[in-house]
Amino acid sequence: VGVTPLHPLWQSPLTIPGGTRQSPINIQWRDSVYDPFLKPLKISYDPTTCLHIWNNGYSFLVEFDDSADRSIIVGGPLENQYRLKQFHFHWGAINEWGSEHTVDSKFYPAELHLVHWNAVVYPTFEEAVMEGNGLAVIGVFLKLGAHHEGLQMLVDALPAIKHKDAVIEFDVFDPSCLIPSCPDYWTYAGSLTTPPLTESVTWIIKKQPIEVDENQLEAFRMLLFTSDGEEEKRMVDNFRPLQPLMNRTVRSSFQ
Ligand SMILES: NS(=O)(=O)c1ccc2oc(=S)[nH]c2c1
Ligand SMILES: [Zn+2]
Repeated sequence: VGVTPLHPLWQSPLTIPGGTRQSPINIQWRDSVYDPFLKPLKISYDPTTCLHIWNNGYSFLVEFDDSADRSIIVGGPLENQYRLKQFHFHWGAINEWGSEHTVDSKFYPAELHLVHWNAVVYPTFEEAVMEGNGLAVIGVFLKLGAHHEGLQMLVDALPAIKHKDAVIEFDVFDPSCLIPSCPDYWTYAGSLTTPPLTESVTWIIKKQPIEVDENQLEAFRMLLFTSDGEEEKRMVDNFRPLQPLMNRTVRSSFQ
């Protein structure tokens, strides 16, 4: 048996020993199974729950006040409603790759993750992270194309959070402007794609990408993994390698 490779970014194994539902995965369109019982996903975000935007040394995150059910998703494959906690992105050094999930082995230049937790069943996000039905993450692919007005508000804030641990206040932002209008999605049982890599995520991957322009992708790439004063390392290629599908089926909400 080979030695589990260590990924330079996290100094932790790439796959969880004994992991059976790791993320990300390749979504083979023809192998996904249409499930007519999947409901439409209902998204209701309150833009005033937006708190701040910060560089956590791996991505940049926009965090929300999740102390009440003010920004939630319900329906889709979910048994309960889930509260929005944060959203963040993964991207590449060049446009040929950057997303975490792939569709028919195609990479997109970036991928948005909107992270929600099951506050109906669990008292805190930290506890939900450890439970099989604890989290629901909406994945949205970004493709190179037209300028994205809604994204530009985030892009304008990035120079202020260039370094690890930089944070600025972000008063009002409605993340639904980043979610494509087409209701179609794939869903499967998976994990966090960064440590602790726990198998607690119901993934909801939107079929339709959003379009962003080259300048907006370049703005992501000017962020740094490193703190102010350290030798600069550009924040790029912050995506986990694909993980084995193992005994899982990807369901689609569309035929
Ligand atoms: N990249 S991701 O799987 O969406 C994701 C979402 C939430 C997380 O919280 C911790 S801690 N690590 C996380 C990774
Ligand atoms: Zn992510």
